[in-house]
Amino acid sequence: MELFHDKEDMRKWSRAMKRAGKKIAFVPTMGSLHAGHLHLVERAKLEADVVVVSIYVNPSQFAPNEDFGSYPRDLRGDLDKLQPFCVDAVFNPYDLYVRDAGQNDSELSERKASSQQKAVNEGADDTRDLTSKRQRYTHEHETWIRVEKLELPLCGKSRPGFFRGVATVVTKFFHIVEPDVAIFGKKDYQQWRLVCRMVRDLDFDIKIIGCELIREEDGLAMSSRNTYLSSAERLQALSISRSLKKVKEAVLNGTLDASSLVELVKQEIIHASGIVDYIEICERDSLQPLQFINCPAVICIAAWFARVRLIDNLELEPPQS
Ligand SMILES: Nc1ncnc2c1ncn2[C@@H]1O[C@H](COP(=O)(O)OP(=O)(O)OP(=O)(O)O)[C@@H](O)[C@H]1O
Ligand SMILES: CC(C)(CO)[C@@H](O)C(=O)[O-]
Ligand code: BAL
Repeated sequence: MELFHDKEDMRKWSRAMKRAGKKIAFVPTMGSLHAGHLHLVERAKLEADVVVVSIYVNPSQFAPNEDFGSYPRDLRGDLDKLQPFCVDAVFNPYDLYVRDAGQNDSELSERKASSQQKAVNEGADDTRDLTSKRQRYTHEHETWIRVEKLELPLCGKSRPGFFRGVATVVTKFFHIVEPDVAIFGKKDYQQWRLVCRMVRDLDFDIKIIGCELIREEDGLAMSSRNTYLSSAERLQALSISRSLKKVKEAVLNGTLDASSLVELVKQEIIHASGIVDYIEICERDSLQPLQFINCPAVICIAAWFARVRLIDNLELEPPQS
């Protein structure tokens, strides 16, 4: 398995693969890998000849009050988890917002050397490094991708700037890795939809695949942030998936008005001491709110359990007529 910290090395490798006639599948992640991510890797292997996984905690998608500094980072553990899956390359840039044009060569090579060393000593990020990473993207970067309507509802309301950061970094990855196929999880439903729309609108020649949401045995949607939960909070958080099961049954039994279904979820979460961020039933492509389930829909949820914000969703089918 190749490990690249430098974007030029990553691009060179991808182009060599292309020249050799290989199809490239790409799985972007923020690391701290779990079985949900590995499921995406398995899917990627079915789609292409070689698989690239990126591991990068992207500073531009975090608001200043969010968990960029404390987000779990474990490069060595992640590489161990990927090894059995015969992933071909891992792209772990130290910083994708460093301005590397128009500088003198010695400053550039010094930055590259220091960034590679830091990435190798993963975990060595200190507060000063993280603060400077956050500042660099605000000071050294001024070009952003916005998916203007899809970025607004749901997570976009409570995390302003989040989808701008995601769309921009995914675009950067697409230009660096140059994949034929890219795999995203439906756990981050709005993110997946937004990337599909961006690829369509900007004519990227990349096939986007959305993979099913993977759950723990007890129903909790797998997520790197689950590690923040205490065991008591984790039990409370099960109220989300429990409520989704109830929604599924209610729809099968003919309850189709969104407000009743939303109320059902809300009560379950509040009863478990969770704080609801949003619960919405939306049309699947546009993510516009629906009053009734009269077309393929999705119920999307975000809720806080203590300091941890979790998201989950379930696709809902309208009744057969
Ligand atoms: N449970 C899951 N099922 C399917 N895909 C998932 C799951 N968890 C994460 N993914 C997908 O893995 C990719 C990388 O996600 P990321 O590294 O942010 O992990 P995460 O578990 O979603 O982390 P976080 O807790 O920060 O939301 C995304 O496409 C995401 O949708
Ligand atoms: C797509 C992504 C890797 C962009 O940073 C991130 O938002 C994620 O892990 O879902
Ligand atoms: N899984 C999406 C990345 C984030 O929440 O920051």
